[in-house]
Amino acid sequence: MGAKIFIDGEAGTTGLQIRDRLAGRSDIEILSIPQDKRKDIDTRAELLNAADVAILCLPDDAARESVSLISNGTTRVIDASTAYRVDPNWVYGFAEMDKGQSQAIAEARRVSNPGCYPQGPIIMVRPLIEAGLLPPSFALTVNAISGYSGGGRQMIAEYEAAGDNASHFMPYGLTFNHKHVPEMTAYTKLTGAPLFVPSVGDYAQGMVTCVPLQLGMLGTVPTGEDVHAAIGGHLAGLTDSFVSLASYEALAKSPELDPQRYNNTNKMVLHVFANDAQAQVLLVAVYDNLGKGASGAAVQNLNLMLGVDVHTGLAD
Ligand SMILES: NC(=O)C1=CN([C@@H]2O[C@H](COP(=O)(O)OP(=O)(O)OC[C@H]3O[C@@H](n4cnc5c(N)ncnc54)[C@H](OP(=O)(O)O)[C@@H]3O)[C@@H](O)[C@H]2O)C=CC1
Ligand SMILES: CC(=O)N[C@@H](CCC(=O)OP(=O)(O)O)C(=O)O
Repeated sequence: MGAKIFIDGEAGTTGLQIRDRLAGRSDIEILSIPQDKRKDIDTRAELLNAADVAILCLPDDAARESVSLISNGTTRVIDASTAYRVDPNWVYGFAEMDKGQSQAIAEARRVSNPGCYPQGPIIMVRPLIEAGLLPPSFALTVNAISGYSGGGRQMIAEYEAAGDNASHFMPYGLTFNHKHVPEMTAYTKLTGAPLFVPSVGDYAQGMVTCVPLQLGMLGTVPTGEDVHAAIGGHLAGLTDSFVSLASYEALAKSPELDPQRYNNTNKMVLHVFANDAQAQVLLVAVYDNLGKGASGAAVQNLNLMLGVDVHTGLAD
């Protein structure tokens, strides 16, 4: 018998994607909930407690409720929501964030799957702060675009209904307290919140996160190559990483930054661009908000927790 997996919220955008990725795996038995019982608390409680691993693909409040329904002391949890991402009792499920993170995830009973937007900024900025190239107090900005599937079933329905009338590019979160800011701040190791401007585009899936760095005010100004080397050094220390770094692109003209480029994979590709004379660097991460940003990361975490090859079930 395979490990018993219950996906609470299996009919939603992230839940369906995880189901697809796990289909056909002989090491896993999916505990499925009848459609008419998917919000029934007793049926959910029964399946949550019967599972070896429960993957929660629910709004935050429902995810908290699911966790409270687990009474057996054995069911392990991967939560895709924002509910526990900066909770010290949970392990942050971004394996490439740190050398020891895969091991911490493999051993954890409670894993919070990372937010889609924060993953790019975290993996690009954290190594710079750790290397002393940026101070933790740096006034960071993050600009990003996501496909509309990032907004779940409701936003998908809205964009599909709008057709040609849908907005092509829409910045949002303009009070700058988007739900991803706490985890972005904590895991980049910044002391203050970055100014985060997300936007949604008129396409379904895929994202680009950009971190522009104005470095002129620093006492010691790192070059673009210094920045590239620090990020590359961090990635080189990882095993089983799905994140790669493109070659250094000073003053580049036409790189491959299409947000849809890595759709349906678990890949993330990082780029560093620079103009050293102006002390300016731009960090860019390209990945799939539904892949590495959500369901891919969840399956990566599940594989680590089950002790199977981390690439199993992932198109990388
Ligand atoms: N889409 C994305 O790119 C990403 C999403 N996430 C996170 O993953 C989680 C799921 O998001 P997503 O899949 O996009 O959202 P969806 O809205 O597509 O899916 C959520 C699912 O949960 C169901 N649901 C809601 N309340 C309950 C409940 N009380 N009991 C059982 N089921 C319930 C919904 O049913 P119904 O529709 O009938 O209400 C729906 O099927 C969220 O926390 C989201 O923030 C994380 C990273 C990226
Ligand atoms: C385009 C869009 O609306 N994106 C979502 C983020 C995706 C998401 O649901 O993120 P987490 O569950 O990982 O926090 C938003 O900004 O709320």
